[in-house]
Amino acid sequence: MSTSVNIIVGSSVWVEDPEHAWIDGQVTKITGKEVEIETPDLKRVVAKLSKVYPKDTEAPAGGVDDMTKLSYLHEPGVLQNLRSRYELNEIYTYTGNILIAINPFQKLPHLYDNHMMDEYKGAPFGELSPFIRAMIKEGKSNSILVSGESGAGKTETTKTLMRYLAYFGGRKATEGRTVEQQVLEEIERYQLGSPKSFHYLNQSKCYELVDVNDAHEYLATRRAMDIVGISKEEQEAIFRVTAAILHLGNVEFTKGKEIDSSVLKDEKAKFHLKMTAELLMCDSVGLEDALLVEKINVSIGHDRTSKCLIGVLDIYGFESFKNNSFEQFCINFTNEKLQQHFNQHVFKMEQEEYTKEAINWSYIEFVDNQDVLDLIEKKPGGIIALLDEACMFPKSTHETFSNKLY
Ligand SMILES: Nc1ncnc2c1ncn2[C@@H]1O[C@H](COP(=O)(O)OP(=O)(O)OP(=O)(O)O)[C@@H](O)[C@H]1O
Repeated sequence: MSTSVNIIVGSSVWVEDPEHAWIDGQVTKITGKEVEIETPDLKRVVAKLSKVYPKDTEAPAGGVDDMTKLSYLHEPGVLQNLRSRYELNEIYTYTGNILIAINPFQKLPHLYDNHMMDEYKGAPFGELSPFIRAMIKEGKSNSILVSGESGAGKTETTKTLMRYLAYFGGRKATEGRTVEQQVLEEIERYQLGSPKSFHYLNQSKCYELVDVNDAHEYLATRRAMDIVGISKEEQEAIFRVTAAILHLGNVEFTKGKEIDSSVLKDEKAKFHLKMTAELLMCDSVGLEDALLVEKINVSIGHDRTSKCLIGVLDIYGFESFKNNSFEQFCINFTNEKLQQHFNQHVFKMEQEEYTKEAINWSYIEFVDNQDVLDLIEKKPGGIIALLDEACMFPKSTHETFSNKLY
């Protein structure tokens, strides 16, 4: 991205830095297409004039809540704004009607409590977010797409969204249905010991997170189940199945006397198998029918006759491992497609808005990933088309295919 602003000696600017991504400084000299910058710690940096970006010295210290309010919408400006807000635990920032969330890696309860939800619920009509306004006024359905890299916080954000939608359109919890007295910790009933003793829980060797109290999370889940109207019996079934899966993970087999046979490894394996069987003493088909989706739809006020709806999509995030499977390739491709959609949507829409309001603007450049998309999806030479073609031939011709690819 760049904005055409005159950079002169004395200008405050941003310049790329291998360690910190961007550092700021003041221009001390311009020679042809090169510029010399002095940073606050008196370091001198030389860069191409085309690679330095103006810094808004009057930007508020705490950042702005909507990036369209920034004087310069370039990468360092955007990152600096997000950083200033993040330092104040302000993890949400608008860019027009897109909301950027930055993973706080810690609980920020004040952001999600009932008081905050009430503030949004009671917001005057004009201040409601655009998608809700369109829904109420024009009867339009809506989709909320939650995207970002793996670990960016999509699932947590989706949970927050669902909690808000449930609060906004949901039912009140039934009186006297708290669970605290019944909980202590059920651990015994399901024969659950420490997480360290369960194969499915001990792989990461991480059993505790700072600021996360598992007992509290468990109670919160139980309470949430109460609120959405999942009965005690159904909750019991859910936890029996969960516990059964944990026990099942500890059932180990070893080679039997007969060829190709196997037997339970030891007494421990027998115990876990017995527990699994005990816990699963229920009609699995009936249980599946009773599980979650239907209950949640009812509780968040899902009305089958409604002409409009809000869809929330939580997708897998972009990741790049040393070796990437075909599945990861598809995930990354989807994320590239979304990035393209985002670019088109944000920049085109913003620029149309500027034109409409007769605001003097300069064209915003952005990294266009169309080449990547073409490489993957273009016909006939794209990777997917080549894969398709290769799949139609017998195995021996696969070598020809890999030659074509590389
Ligand atoms: N709003 C938040 N508040 C507190 N912690 C968060 C928040 N968002 C994310 N986290 C932390 O970051 C971790 C990863 O987040 P999350 O599972 O939502 O990522 P994701 O984008 O869905 O990843 P993936 O694409 O791999 O599924 C969470 O387990 C949690 O510890």
